[in-house]
Amino acid sequence: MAAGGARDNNADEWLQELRSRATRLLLKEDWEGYIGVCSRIVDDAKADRRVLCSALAHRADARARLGDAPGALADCDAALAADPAHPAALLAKGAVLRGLGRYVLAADCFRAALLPMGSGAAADEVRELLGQCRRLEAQARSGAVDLSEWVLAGFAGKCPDLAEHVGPVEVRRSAHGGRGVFALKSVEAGATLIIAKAVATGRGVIPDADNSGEKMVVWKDLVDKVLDAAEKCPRTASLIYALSTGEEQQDELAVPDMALFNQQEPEDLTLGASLVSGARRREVLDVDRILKVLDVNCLTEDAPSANLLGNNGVVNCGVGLWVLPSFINHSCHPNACRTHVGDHAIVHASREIKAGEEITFPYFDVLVPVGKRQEAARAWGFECRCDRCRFEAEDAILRQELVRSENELVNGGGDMGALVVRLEDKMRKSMVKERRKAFLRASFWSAYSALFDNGRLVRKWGRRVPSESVVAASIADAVGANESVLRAMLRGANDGNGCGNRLEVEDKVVRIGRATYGKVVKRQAMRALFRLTLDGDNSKCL
Ligand SMILES: C[S@@+](CC[C@H](N)C(=O)[O-])C[C@H]1O[C@@H](n2cnc3c(N)ncnc32)[C@H](O)[C@@H]1O
Repeated sequence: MAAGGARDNNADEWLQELRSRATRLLLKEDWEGYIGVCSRIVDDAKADRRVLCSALAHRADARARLGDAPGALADCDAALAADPAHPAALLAKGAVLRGLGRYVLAADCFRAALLPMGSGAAADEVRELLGQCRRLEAQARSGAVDLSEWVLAGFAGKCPDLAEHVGPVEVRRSAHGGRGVFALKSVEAGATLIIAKAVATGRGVIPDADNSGEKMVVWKDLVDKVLDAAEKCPRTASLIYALSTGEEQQDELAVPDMALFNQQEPEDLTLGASLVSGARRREVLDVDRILKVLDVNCLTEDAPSANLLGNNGVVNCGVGLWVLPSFINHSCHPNACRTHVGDHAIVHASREIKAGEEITFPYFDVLVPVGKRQEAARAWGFECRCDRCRFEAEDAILRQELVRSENELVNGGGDMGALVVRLEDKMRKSMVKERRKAFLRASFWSAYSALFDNGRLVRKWGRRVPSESVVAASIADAVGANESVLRAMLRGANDGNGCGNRLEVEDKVVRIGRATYGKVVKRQAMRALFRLTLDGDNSKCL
């Protein structure tokens, strides 16, 4: 009896010592160390269900913090097998499932954890989590996002949490080569098409844009995080392997089943299989292939049209991998653009899209002449053969004028009003149709902008140049809206120099605003965005 008592005392002391060690590691946020100590408690406490379950729940929490969702879920399930009502295990499992976008399952866990809680601050917190799950679940289904409060609060605090959403789109074989994303129904400008959470992002503050050393640090950080995510989760690895390495024959690229991107709830049978097996067996990664995939598919957060909402605090260099948006091809007259909010990329229509049309966004600035765009496309490893490029590179009548204007732009310095007037005259004489006119105005946008920025030049050329808002509206219709075009539209409307009466102009401004930022804010917040757009110099820190 005495020997047994001494052994119990020793065991208690040993457990106490492990707990103190765990607390010290917790305070230091040394999660690896904390997991190690929790594992020793789990090994030693097999007979004591209470100690075992709480050590498993704590280890789950630490694993989730390190991005090991499968490991965390396995721990929660082990704890709940021993005690199905264990509150900490239910809360930890709810948090992991919420992070995985399994809102219905997460809500079930939070509801079960709430049962014995009654009232009080802790119960209120769990109720708040339940409410978040309901809101995110509804948003995942509808794609409806409302960032108004955040925008009106001056982007203060954490950016709003979003759920992933797959709108009316499908991956199919594309005429551009390989696969592309297509609209399944007609949508208006501003409609949300996809909301995707990054597999990982790399971010940094780079004072000097030419500093390639600092950019490499951000890139390396991204690569490490992507490899880590793929290693921990077989589903993530299989999503990455579905992307192009840039080395395949275009017609060899398999078209993925859309079910791969839709996380079905609650009857998603793959959840247990893919996640739990990952906890036991880490993936053996094809690192070389993943590096090639990253080269071809990574997107930057400074996408045209994403400067305001997408400016993640003080970060000015953000790069990441968003899987479904990576299937979207480039066009020089794109119909979609993306906005980045936290780790989520929202892809929305930047002009009207018809059912069956391919969805495209710009990989680079498309408000430049064809020569510059072709250079940028080559840097991406492809020849752009979109209608706009073909028209601008091949039109026999306009070609000479375009080459001359492009040279003048490159050399700079001249009277940009003269260039614009010559181009407008040539287009009028050659009876260039509205859409093609808009293509050319977009190509020489910097000349138009320089002219509109200079009151003296505007007065000099008077009625021989179209108004700023007429040019902006035509570009927005043909090439899609973006912040630079919106700014011109707003300036034109403020000067009373709009295209149409006051109401028509206001309506156009709101339409182009929605097409630029997506339908993510209500009118009042849209006005706040307009003010920022007007002041904006694209390097604004919000
Ligand atoms: C991010 S991926 C887009 C999805 C890709 N088409 C696929 O099947 O996986 C980028 C690659 O798609 C191809 N691509 C994108 N836009 C293109 C275009 N307008 N013309 C030709 N190829 C394009 C290029 O090979 C480019 O490197």
